[in-house]
Amino acid sequence: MAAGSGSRLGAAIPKAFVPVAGRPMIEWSVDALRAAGIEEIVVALPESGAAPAGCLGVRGGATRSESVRAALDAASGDGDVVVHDAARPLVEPSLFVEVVEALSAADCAIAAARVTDTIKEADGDVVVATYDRSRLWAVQTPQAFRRAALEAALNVDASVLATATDDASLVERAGGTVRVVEASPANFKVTTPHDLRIAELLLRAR
Ligand SMILES: Nc1ccn([C@@H]2O[C@H](COP(=O)(O)OP(=O)(O)OP(=O)(O)O)[C@@H](O)[C@H]2O)c(=O)n1
Ligand SMILES: C[C@](O)(CO)[C@H](O)COP(=O)(O)O
Repeated sequence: MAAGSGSRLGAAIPKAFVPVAGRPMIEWSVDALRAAGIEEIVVALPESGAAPAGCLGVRGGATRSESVRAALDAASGDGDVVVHDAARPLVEPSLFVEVVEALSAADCAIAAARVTDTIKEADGDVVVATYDRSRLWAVQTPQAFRRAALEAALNVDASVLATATDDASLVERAGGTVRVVEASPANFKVTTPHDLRIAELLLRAR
């Protein structure tokens, strides 16, 4: 998924094409997908971007779910599908393999890191709940799906799709089984300028 503008990053070009450690951000994820042996790579693109060599590019949509739908429609075959954010350039190839393997007992398997902060819910600035973090996960991509499960999950009202911040939540909503694969917090999403500085340092150190 590379079709987002990156409004929170605030760069002059779409986030997936912002240089990180000397290369467009998306190239790091494409390398990892190839190293993991993923057979076909479809990239949901913004208006102004081109797909990396060897990848099929499709125009993404205004929302994440629309971009996923466009890429899925362009992907051939009926095999398992992995969705990944171009905004996670630190992903390790082994994580793609792990989420696909976890599909043997699920409709969907998601990478996620254990929550290390205490998480509270507030109404305005008044705390109304404190959660048991031993049961909480900070969700990432890659997320692997049985193709039919993702297709069915995306076949819902546009208003539901517009508010889904990840694709696995649509499978949950449809009653499918979603399994967690523990991942490193190093697979963070580049969202802010601070994230970009950290990604730059870590990728240059590789
Ligand atoms: N319509 C969209 C929105 C997001 N994405 C992709 O989904 C990933 C995660 O989204 P996020 O980090 O929120 O990216 P942006 O939407 O670009 O960021 P922002 O919300 O700050 O504008 C990114 O790789 C982004 O390119 C996409 O393909 N299509
Ligand atoms: C799918 C995702 O990467 C899981 O963490 C994330 O929700 C997508 O990014 P956004 O910032 O919510 O658009």
